Amino acid sequence: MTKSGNGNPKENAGYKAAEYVRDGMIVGLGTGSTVAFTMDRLAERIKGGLRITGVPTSIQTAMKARERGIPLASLDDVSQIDLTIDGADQIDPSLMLIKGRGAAQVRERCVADASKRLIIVADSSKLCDQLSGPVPVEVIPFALGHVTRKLEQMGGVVVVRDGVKKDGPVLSDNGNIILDYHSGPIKDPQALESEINNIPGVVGCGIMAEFSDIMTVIVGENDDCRILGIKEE
Ligand SMILES: O=C(CO)[C@H](O)[C@H](O)COP(=O)(O)O
Repeated sequence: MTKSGNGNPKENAGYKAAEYVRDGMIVGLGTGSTVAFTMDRLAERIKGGLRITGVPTSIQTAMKARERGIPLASLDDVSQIDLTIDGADQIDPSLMLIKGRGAAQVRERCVADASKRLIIVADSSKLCDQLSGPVPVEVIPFALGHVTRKLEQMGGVVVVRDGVKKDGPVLSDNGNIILDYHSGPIKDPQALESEINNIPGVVGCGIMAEFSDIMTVIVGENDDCRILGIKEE
């Protein structure tokens, strides 16, 4: 456990992750409210002389980074990312994840895949014994009906995600539709990830089962953080 103690688990996790960022690093910037705390801390450190380049995983994160004065590059501009800090919606004991409540899982996967190391920041409500979904699935609009039928044939329930601030479906930053696939408890996350991602018309789902070997999870509690996975800084 590491003491920080401000009573906000997401803030504790987000702030702790910023300590792993070193001068000169290219840093993948994930999406969500927990990573926003990391960006707050990075902005403070940049004012104190830290030099980094951020690679944002969403338009929302790019906007937040610019507001905070964090220099940015696109994924096209970098050959490798030193460290990515991102959030998650569910984390199982083998550090397999479900991501994508922010509809950013496709870009998040690209940035994670380009990274030497991945830090996941979350509060303890995200830890679970078994992943259970819903699994966000980004689908090209042309294939909406096809993908929906395929997922239903796999036995789950498909819900087109509605916009909170707009009428109609949520569109991802890539202009695609987001479905939430309610699968129930997921016995084999890797198998389900492959099965969903192999449906023609699917751009990417939110199960991320393949990053545990480069991953550290920082779990924020009220007064401290727990570190799971790779420990060295
Ligand atoms: O996967 C994500 C966005 O696509 C987020 O990282 C995830 O939803 C966690 O968000 P928060 O930190 O706000 O709980």
